[in-house]
Amino acid sequence: MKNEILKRLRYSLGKDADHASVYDWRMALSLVLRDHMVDTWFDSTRAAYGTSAKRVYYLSMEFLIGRLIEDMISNQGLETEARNAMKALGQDFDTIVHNEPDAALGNGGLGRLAACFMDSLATLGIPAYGYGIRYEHGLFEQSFVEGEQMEKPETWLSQRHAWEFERPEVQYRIGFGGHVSHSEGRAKWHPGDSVLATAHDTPIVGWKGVWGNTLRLWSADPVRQFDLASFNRGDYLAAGRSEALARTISRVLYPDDTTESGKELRLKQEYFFTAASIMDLLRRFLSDHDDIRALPDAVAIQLNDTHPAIAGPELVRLLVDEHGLEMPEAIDLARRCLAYTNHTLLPEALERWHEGLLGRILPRHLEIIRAIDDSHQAEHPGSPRILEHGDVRMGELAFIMAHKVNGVSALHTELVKETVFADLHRIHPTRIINQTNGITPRRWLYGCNPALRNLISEELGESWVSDLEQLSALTDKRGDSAFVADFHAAKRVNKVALSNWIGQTCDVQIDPDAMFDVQIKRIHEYKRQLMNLLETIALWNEMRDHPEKDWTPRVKIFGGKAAPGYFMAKDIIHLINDTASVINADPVTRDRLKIVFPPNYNVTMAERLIPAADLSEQISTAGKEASGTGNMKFALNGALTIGTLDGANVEIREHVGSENFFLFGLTAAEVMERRQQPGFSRAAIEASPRLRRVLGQIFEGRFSPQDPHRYHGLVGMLYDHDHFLVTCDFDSYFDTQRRADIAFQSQQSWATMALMNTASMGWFSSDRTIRGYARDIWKTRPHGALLEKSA
Ligand SMILES: [N-]=[N+]=N[C@]1([C@H](N)O)O[C@H](CO)[C@@H](O)[C@H](O)[C@H]1O
Repeated sequence: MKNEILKRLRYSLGKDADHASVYDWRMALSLVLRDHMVDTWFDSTRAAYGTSAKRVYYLSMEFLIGRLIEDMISNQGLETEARNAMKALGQDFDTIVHNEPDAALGNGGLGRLAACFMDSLATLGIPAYGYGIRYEHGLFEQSFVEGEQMEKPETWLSQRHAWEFERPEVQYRIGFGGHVSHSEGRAKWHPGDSVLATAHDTPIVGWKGVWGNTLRLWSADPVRQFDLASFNRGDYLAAGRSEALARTISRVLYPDDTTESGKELRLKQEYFFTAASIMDLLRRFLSDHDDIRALPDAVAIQLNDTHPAIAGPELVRLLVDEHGLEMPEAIDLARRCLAYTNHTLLPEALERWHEGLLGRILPRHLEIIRAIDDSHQAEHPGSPRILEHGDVRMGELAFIMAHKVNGVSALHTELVKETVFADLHRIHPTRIINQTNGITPRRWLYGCNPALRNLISEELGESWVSDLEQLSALTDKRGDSAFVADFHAAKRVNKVALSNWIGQTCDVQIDPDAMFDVQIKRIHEYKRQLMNLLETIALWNEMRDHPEKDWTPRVKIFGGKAAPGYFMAKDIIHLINDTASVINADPVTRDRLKIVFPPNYNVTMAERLIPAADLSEQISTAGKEASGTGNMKFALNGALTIGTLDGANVEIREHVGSENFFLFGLTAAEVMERRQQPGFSRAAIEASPRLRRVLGQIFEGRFSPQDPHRYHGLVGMLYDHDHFLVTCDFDSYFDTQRRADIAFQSQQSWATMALMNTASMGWFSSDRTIRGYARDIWKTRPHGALLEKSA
């Protein structure tokens, strides 16, 4: 591999070893790794074509990939070789690997789930394509100025992206606007404007490099590059106008997590990638099929939330307007290909487009949506409509055009049946099923936690990496004090590494033997970072009131971005940083309590923080977090969860055992009930002197002396609009944290509980999740070629 790298350095980077930069070495190594996987990728693609295998198409506006270099190394079993080669070339392997920028093409859980799914689809050898947008700028870069979040454009493409192959020959013209003509019962759309969608392919090779799938991301390019006439007239802006307008479509990811943007450009982005993807999969199907009616046997299309829900009308449009099918048959055929995953119950996240806007941008699609709505109404009179009060409801459209709809955790799926789609569920009682989320163990244990993976592999061998439920064998080690001590030691290795990193990047000194209490996720009121902070201030008060007590030292680690327009979330970030600067400077509690909030939380930072965590904060208001996936990553890496009965926390607690989980708080049903009680938050605050004291301190500006009124709004919200019941769960949360304090003081029993978490998390592998989708929704299975290979 050493010589391969030198060859690539010379002929692809045009550099020799003496003049090579870290970037050059990283690119040379990456191109060599890419060379290694192209054959598998080609073989898999050929095998799938050769047998007309059924293909899965995963349509997602987000793929939160992070860095790919470690995946490309470990999935091909090339780590030792790569490390030795870089060493022989006098380069530090970790420095080279860390030079790759994150591909931050997503906001949070939904985007990361799509990335984990791609790894599992390839590892299981299920022929599949991921379809999305090649955003020029991913999720914004976060920095803090005086504790406030600042956003800068993210620039992952300012450098060459090592893993993709541009496909200029794979290009589709995507129309917008215009009008529809009707003659002899046939309709024809005449777009007023159009852009080109160009494919960029990234090979996704699975564990042990036995199968390769494709992630195809579309970039928007102008139909007409450059307007020479305007240029010659000196109107340079006009000359580049069409190009700029076209590129705007794939320019940047909308930074809203679980909130719809409602912006016209966002609708264009959704239609742009969905239409290109549907045209592309139809071309592939027609390349080895003559009868369009066989489509559902060869194609399974999964909609990752409602963002690609226009896929239904787009497929019907092509089947009717270009393939001549009658509307009813086209609707039925499309439905048999489509399935939809719902990821949230939050009303503000359910996409609704104004009929006027959608009709102007997509006039033919609005006609088809009306036809779909009318045909469903005709079949089920009185059923919910897609078109309502001048809005096109994308959830209803996705539901009605799907043969299967799934929630992402058992509790969430039940709530989907009881709330957002209750009426449609009554009409289609077998359509909604559950597929509890999962995470890839390749990245989220094998890759990010070498200390723990080595300990596990010494014990079990390596087959657990693609069969994670083998971890359950470790439950037998809970009585083995030597093994439990080794398990604890592995955690400590990660905590020391993180302490050093935090010392360097945040200039905060932390004690690796303190409890590392971590809450990392998007900042959102329902995730209740605020309650965590209120508990931290209450603990600080008690430590100051009773310094004589034997307090368990804690480090509170926060990480997460707020959507730029989400002011309450930005206030919460500001308050966390303001509180940190006061508490971290307090000589009384300095060695017992620290708050750390590293800026710009992303996938790579999660891989650094999760292996070092002792306590995982999963404290959302019950009924609000559809699943969560961070919760799974923490438990798999031996952190104990403090959490509510929400989302996948419920199933995690069932698997790890209630004795290995710190449960607190109201249930989803109790939340609904408490909300009906007028003044419930004031009552809760009155009943809690501890909470009242903390709110008083914040209100008086104890943490913002330079701007005492800064948090009047926030405290006022808790008194009168505590929609997420922070006040009602505070005391039980505080008491449960004190239980965790006591538990942590017994190192051996804490390590045993942590071991039981790791050992019991096998079911939460995204391999299990994908097997569920393949069995219950896509009706597909690993490709025969793989079965022959693994036989
Ligand atoms: N959008 N959305 N939904 C989410 C996350 N915010 O991305 O999807 C994630 C993936 O399904 C869930 O784990 C999480 O609970 C849910 O809120």
